[in-house]
Amino acid sequence: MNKETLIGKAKVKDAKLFIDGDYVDAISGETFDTLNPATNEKLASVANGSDADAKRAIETAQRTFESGVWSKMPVEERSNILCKMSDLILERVDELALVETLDVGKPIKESRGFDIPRAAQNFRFFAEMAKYVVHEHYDQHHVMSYAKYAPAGVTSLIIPWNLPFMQLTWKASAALASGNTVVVKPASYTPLSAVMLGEIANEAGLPPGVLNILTGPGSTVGTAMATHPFVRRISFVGESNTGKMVMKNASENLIPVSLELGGKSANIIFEDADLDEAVKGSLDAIYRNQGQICLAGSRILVQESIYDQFLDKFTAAVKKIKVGDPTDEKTDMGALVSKSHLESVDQYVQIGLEEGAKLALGGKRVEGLKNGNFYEPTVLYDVDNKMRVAQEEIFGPVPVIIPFKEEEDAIRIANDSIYGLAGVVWTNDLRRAQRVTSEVNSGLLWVNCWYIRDLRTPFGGAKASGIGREGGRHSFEFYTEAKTVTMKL
Ligand SMILES: NC(=O)c1ccc[n+]([C@@H]2O[C@H](COP(=O)([O-])OP(=O)(O)OC[C@H]3O[C@@H](n4cnc5c(N)ncnc54)[C@H](O)[C@@H]3O)[C@@H](O)[C@H]2O)c1
Ligand SMILES: O=C/C=C/C=C(\O)C(=O)O
Repeated sequence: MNKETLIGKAKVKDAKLFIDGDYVDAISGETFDTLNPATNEKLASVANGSDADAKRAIETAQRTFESGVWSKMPVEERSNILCKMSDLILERVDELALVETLDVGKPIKESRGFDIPRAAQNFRFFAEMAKYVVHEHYDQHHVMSYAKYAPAGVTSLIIPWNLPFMQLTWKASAALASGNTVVVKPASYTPLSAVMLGEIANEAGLPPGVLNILTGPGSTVGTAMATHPFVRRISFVGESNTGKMVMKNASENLIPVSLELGGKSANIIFEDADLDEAVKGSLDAIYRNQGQICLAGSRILVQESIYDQFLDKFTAAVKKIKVGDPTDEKTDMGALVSKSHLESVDQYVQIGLEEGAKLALGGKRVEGLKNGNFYEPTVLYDVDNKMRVAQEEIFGPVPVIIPFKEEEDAIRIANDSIYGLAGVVWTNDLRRAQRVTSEVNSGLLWVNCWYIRDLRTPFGGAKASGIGREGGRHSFEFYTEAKTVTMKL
């Protein structure tokens, strides 16, 4: 059993590795601490896995895969177990939400209202869909061909710290529903909710060895997960530079990769938009989760004719954001994930000011909350898209507001980025919405809304924002190996 400590209302457990259905220490016996971003106090000890632990988990996953206990289980049975995992996540929503909030620093209303319910939805969605995956079948004269989608094998999943449980389950549910065995690594800042998935798996009856959870450094554990010859698929979410390293490592054994990487998405507001709706949506798109969302609308492009009006309304709305204790139901914005990330966000604001951007609000730590990593919701305006603050991912509550004249200027600015993850268009002109979404080179585009998800749709980014798409049938395509059988009759 993992040692428990009571923090607030949450029983926070020391986190061990979860291998072959058991919680175990790292082979070295070493641990590291995970901190509460709101206080920088220790939350729990976490097993510090190494490449030897990764090898052990991957070999377990391989042995389990070969045994057929999961990969050959009838799909209905597999689906039932994954649905049970979904139910158990919902049963434990309060506990999981509190642990996520304590470990990430995010407001409890987000963890309870979005992250954990969405994790349950991930499991139910892929469990149900697995039963309806279409296997192709073609007939010619006296020749029949069909394609089977077989589980690929051991699947490595490497997850970042910003939406830990939601993203882990987004990948794990699809990989498991495809019949694979899984080795997953959460980020070292936020390992606690991931480790709890082991208990849920055992309670739901997932056979031991099907899901294995590793904690430890990306440089060793992550590298082993990308290079071990038993691994047949890697899905990675994180920074673009780490993604490049994962791809390079995976190329050693030609392991297919799915990469969901960084973003600097344009949130474009046209003069014909419903301005109040655009202000509300833009606010959510940059301050939710303290701005630590890959899909954030971090470049706000505003048509010149409504620029001043938008700025007034937007800053007035930002002033109302309540920053504070993430466990308080009324909090809108919590703490950034770490002290070093807080320093990086602050440094970007200073860089922006040196580059000539203007500060409307924020730009400093929150007075009176200096034990935690709290940063004021900030607004940089009169920004030029060439500035570093417009080109680089700040990953914090710092939008840059950029004026534009005509539609083609907005499109040019939106595309002048190494990234291509998302884009948001606020307009009441249907034809304009069509034109702009066609021209902006991003994997995901929202019109008059942001981050509404349909799990059947392809999800992923263009350019430096990633490779491949997951979601619906795209996930099943990635996590399976297509086999074509041609039969002469
Ligand atoms: N496109 C998307 O869907 C998406 C979603 C969420 C986050 N992100 C991006 O993630 C970033 C923030 O997360 P982060 O700081 O945790 O990212 P990160 O790249 O630092 O780390 C991500 C994960 O990779 C591991 N890792 C580190 N080095 C590794 C290596 N050499 N080999 C294998 N794994 C390694 C880390 O331990 C962690 O688990 C932002 O850039 C954000 O945009 C993208
Ligand atoms: O921060 C990045 C958000 C990723 C979101 C998803 O993976 C999703 O909604 O499925």
